Amino acid sequence: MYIELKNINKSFGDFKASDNVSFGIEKGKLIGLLGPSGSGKTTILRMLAGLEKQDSGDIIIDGKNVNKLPSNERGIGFVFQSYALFPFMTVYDNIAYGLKVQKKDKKFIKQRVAELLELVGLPDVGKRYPDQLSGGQRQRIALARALAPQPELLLLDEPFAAIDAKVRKELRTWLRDTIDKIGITSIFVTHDQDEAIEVADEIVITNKGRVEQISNPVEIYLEPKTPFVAQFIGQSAIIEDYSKLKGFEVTENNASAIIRPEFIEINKFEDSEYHPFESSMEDAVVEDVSFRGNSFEVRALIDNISITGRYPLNASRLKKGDKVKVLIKKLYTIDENTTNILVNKALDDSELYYI
Ligand SMILES: Nc1ncnc2c1ncn2[C@@H]1O[C@H](COP(=O)(O)OP(=O)(O)OP(=O)(O)O)[C@@H](O)[C@H]1O
Repeated sequence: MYIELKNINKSFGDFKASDNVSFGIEKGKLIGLLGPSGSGKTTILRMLAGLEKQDSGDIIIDGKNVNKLPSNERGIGFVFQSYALFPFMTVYDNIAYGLKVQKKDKKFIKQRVAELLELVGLPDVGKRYPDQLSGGQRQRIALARALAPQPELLLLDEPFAAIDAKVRKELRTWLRDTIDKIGITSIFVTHDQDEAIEVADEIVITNKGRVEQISNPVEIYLEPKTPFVAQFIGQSAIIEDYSKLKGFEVTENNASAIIRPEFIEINKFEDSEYHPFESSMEDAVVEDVSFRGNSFEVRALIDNISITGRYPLNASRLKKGDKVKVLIKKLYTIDENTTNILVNKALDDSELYYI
């Protein structure tokens, strides 16, 4: 592993911001640190960068323990959420700043700045000041500035949080491509799961200072290892007692479960229609319908259990108060520390249905 955090603990007074955090990163990978606000993501970045000192535990970069190494000797580039550019310096001088500190010669600096402006796709803005750039352009320049001294590790703390949704999406793709081009090991902090899923090779999920799971985005989604991850990822409905649902038997002490929109099928049958699993469906009443571009999102009540699912555009329209039939194909059971997938018994026993 290129970067290793081993049993890191950090408290601020009584508050434990990092609770025995351990994970490793392979060289050249882009890691997403994803978790709710206050879960300790920024604290991890700051300790890696040497801006904060852990109470215990080790940070290893490229086989070397950096616990005692000051921030400026760790070979790390930083991009923050707020525009960290110096407002009174031109773009050129902003990018050149780290190189001047390193006392590189003028010719080298000129060439390196031109190269970086080209890399971030803004070759002609060198003479401008930061306030003459859009928010997205400023963050591109912030990345160029962080990369100028050729760091070994790039840390990005919610770099696109202050940028509007459409540009943010473009910047994500751009960032992924740019990082791939230079092959730098990077850690990206976000609380936006779409952003993490789109950008990261691997995602580290944080909660209350602890690491809940480290996996690639697909695994995080399909195989959540803890109840927290199962709830946090995707649009999940939490059910207190799934024993009341058709097709599920409670197998553990706890009867709570999580249902994701893609686990259910919402049907509105005309009298004559036949569906092989109709007898395994729950009766529900539509509470809310919202258009989501390629489908409708429908919230419905099964007794007093609220679930959310998708409904195709080409099916007959649904509205609040409509009676529907809901097939729950599977759910995640949640016990104290684990989650398991439970498939509806009717579907599991049948050869007709592919989940
Ligand atoms: N210097 C500090 N002094 C006291 N408490 C701090 C300090 N730095 C962080 N904390 C606390 O530690 C907790 C974790 O903060 P951190 O910034 O790491 O979380 P985060 O997951 O990055 O959150 P966000 O997404 O809101 O930035 C928070 O409750 C925060 O208030």
